[in-house]
Amino acid sequence: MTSPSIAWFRDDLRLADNPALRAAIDRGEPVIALYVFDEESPGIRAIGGAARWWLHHSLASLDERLRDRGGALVLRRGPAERLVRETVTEVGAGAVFWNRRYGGPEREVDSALKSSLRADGLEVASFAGSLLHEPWTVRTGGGTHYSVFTPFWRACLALPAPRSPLPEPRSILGPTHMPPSDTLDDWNLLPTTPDWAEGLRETWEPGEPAARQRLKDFLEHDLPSYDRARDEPSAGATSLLSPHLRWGEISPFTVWHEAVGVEGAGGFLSEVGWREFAWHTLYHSPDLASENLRPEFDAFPWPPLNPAHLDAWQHGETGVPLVDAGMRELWRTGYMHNRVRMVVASFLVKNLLIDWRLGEEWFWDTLVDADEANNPFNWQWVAGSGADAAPYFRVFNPELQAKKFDPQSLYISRWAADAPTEPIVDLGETRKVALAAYEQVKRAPRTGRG
Ligand SMILES: Cc1cc2nc3c(=O)[nH]c(=O)nc-3n(C[C@H](O)[C@H](O)[C@H](O)COP(=O)(O)OP(=O)(O)OC[C@H]3O[C@@H](n4cnc5c(N)ncnc54)[C@H](O)[C@@H]3O)c2cc1C
Repeated sequence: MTSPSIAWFRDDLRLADNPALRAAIDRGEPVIALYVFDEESPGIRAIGGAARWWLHHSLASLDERLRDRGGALVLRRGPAERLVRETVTEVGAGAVFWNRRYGGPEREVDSALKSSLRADGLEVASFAGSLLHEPWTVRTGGGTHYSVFTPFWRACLALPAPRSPLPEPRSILGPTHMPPSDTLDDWNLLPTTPDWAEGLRETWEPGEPAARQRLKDFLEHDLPSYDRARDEPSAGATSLLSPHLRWGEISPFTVWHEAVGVEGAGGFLSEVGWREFAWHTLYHSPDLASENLRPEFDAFPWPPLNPAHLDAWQHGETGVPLVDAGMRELWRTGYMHNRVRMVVASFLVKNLLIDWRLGEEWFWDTLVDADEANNPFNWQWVAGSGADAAPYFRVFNPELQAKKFDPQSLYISRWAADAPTEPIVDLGETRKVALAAYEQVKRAPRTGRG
């Protein structure tokens, strides 16, 4: 009588450097690879449209790779705690393994399952697969967590080096009888009426092999110009690894070890460090997407929402060329260059005086790399309410930013050649209004939430 091992896949849709999968294989019993599409557990944030598109293709790729090695993916949709337990019973599993998640609601699901499965006598183990350093291991001298990036990253670099990535399994012992599985099509993750995903299909190839290739190409061709050109949206100098990292198609350990020995990789790796910092911040402040990290920003006097302004911003119709180019790139491809993300976010929050949470929600729905930590963390960074945030008075001027980072208008003419040219607001006037509103924040009590 066998007692299969369940490798529960979550934001780690890969075979290489997947410690949970490795543990399941090493246990020597048949392996059930399980993915649960959970939008029902309390507090879990349903993923956005672009993310659903990515997830569909990434799961299809993972299933194919598992099948090539003798396994297959079992798909279930619903609350994870119930479905994992049901799967355990159905297959008579003796062990469940997973790589850790760091969002608050996810941690609650995982720890409840860990306790109940262990109480039933199962072997259960969780592993570090998504972050280079576990959030509870990076501590200030006083035992607290860091709220400023530079000392945080210095502390990370002083820790023992991240572990080496694990090799990809060559074969997987599947069960004799596969338990029933949903099909991906059952989940309707792809847009149909209308099918707006053409630009995503043109731009991206989800899945682990494409992620590995992207890292290789970046290190070979783009890394030398990264520090110089990473802020120029038309230069193609950044790695474009963010959706692959978001879905765990490649692990940060693999990225780290392949890049760390390459000359000039420090700047790139410190961006990977910002990803760590955002996730550690979420771990310590699970309400990152809804609450200002700095509570004094609760006093910010947001004016009543102007829906026409929000709509113009979302659809790249503001008449401000760099903003419209960015928002159109996002709509078409599910991605926007980092410099432009900062500019469009600053424009929304400080020129249109629209609450950062509405911008965060739009990005959540439209970005293929949208994740629970990086998205709200960066919105709060731009809004001034976040950890180690840009000072509020630093209002990005989209015209000066365009002159500096897109001097030949290559990016603007690619994405916003036919955009309106009359700005919907006066940049100088709205900046003054925003700075005046900020006076109320300055008068509010300053105590940290994070
Ligand atoms: C308002 C706003 C919202 C954002 N939302 C997200 C999001 O939902 N998901 C997301 O992955 N990134 C987000 N970012 C961060 C950043 O814009 C993207 O990670 C980056 O543009 C991805 O491109 P790349 O992979 O070519 O980056 P590279 O420059 O090649 O960087 C390598 C990796 O480092 C990480 N990284 C880079 N910059 C940051 C950063 N500022 N914060 C955290 N991690 C970073 C990413 O994982 C990235 O893939 C946001 C930034 C802003 C200003």
